[in-house]
Amino acid sequence: MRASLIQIAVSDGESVAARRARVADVVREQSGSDLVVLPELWTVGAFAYEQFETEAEPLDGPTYEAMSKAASDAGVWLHAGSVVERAGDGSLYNTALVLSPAGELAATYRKIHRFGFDQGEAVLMSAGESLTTVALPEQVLGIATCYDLRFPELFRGLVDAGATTMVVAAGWPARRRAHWTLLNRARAVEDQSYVLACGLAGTHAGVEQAGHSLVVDPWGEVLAEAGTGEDVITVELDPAKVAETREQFPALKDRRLH
Ligand SMILES: O=C(O)CCC(=O)C(=O)O
Repeated sequence: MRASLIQIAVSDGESVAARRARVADVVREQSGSDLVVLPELWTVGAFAYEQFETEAEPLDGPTYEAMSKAASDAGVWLHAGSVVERAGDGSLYNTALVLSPAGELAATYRKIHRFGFDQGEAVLMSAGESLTTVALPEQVLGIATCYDLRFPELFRGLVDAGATTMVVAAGWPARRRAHWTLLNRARAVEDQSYVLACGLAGTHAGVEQAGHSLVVDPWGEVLAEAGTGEDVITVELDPAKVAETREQFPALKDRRLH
């Protein structure tokens, strides 16, 4: 099972339409993979708050259209990162889209933990309320977005829902890069799951992004890690390794507080 993470550099100078077309081409180049993952809000930029209103789109909007075509052209499962979703009642959500190799919308996930305390996303977006898992042929994806990474109970909920591979799409700032790496490894170890963590690169809206997307195995080993610029990392996952790890070191069975 081959997975590719596309770490996208977002700059203020590139239009959303140009970036969408460029990223669609990079997705098409990953036709040898089974699963491709993109970062959080790579269209508009995770910190480009002033553009959230103008770039908001419905679930079947331009990003879905471009990514649906790219997924079916490449014949891959595509976690297309997240978009600023405009819901039917006009409210905004930070919503991740997962597309099947036929280009169909297989799942959506509205980010539950909004970042910014009393500013930015935390006031501009509404909060999602439900967990999302996606059953692929050999594994179950558990979906999380950026700041969710700081809330281990969300990941435990995904484990309880059957997840074996956590996918974290992010736009994580460079100044907290140490937390990014540490928390992704912690989630892999404590949930005995693969973690595919795909972030943004570059600087937009004055916020330098951490890059360093990574893939962690269920024992906590980092299998691949990107640098700070735009990058693609590709790894072979062994879905059987999750069950093996959970059997050989059955800590999840010792949970008391749930
Ligand atoms: O928790 C953090 O340090 C970063 C979170 C974040 O940037 C986000 O959720 O957009």
